[in-house]
Amino acid sequence: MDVLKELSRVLEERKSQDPQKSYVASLYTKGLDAILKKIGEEATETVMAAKDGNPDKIVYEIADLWFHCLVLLAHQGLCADQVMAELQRRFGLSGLEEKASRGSKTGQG
Ligand SMILES: N=c1c2ncn([C@@H]3O[C@H](COP(=O)(O)OP(=O)(O)OP(=O)(O)O)[C@@H](O)[C@H]3O)c2ncn1[C@@H]1O[C@H](COP(=O)(O)O)[C@@H](O)[C@H]1O
Repeated sequence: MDVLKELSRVLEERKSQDPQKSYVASLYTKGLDAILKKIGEEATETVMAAKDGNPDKIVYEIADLWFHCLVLLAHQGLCADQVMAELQRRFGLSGLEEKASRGSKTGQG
C-alpha cells in the first residue's frame, strides 16, 4: 500500500468531516495559521530529537512533521505527488550531472 497516497485520500475526505470527530478536520477549521504553527512545533521537536541523538524519537517526530506538511498541502489544494515529482525532477538533474562528471573523467561526453 502506498501510505502517502492513502493518507492523502483520507486528508481530502476530512475536508467534509465534523471537526469534533476528526483531528484533521479540526485543523482545517482552525485554518492556515494553526496548521503552520503545528509544522513549526514539529520541526522544532525534530531538531531537539536529533540534538538528543535519539533515533526512535527522530523517526517519530519526522512522521509528525511530514504528516502536518501533508495536511498543509491538502489545505492549499496541493498533493504529495507534486512534491514527489519535484524531488524526482531534481534527482533526474543530479543523475545527469553525475553521468556528465563520470563521462568527463573517462574522456566520454
Ligand atoms: N498520521 C496522523 C497523525 N500524526 C500525528 N497526528 C496528531 O498530531 C498531533 C501531534 O501533535 P503533538 O505532537 O503536539 O501532540 P499533542 O500535544 O497531542 O497535540 P496538540 O493537542 O498540541 O494538537 C496529535 O494530536 C496526533 O494525534 C496525527 N493525526 C492523524 N493522523 C492520520 O490522519 C488520519 C485522519 O485523522 P483524523 O482526522 O483524526 O481522523 C488518521 O487516520 C491517521 O492516519
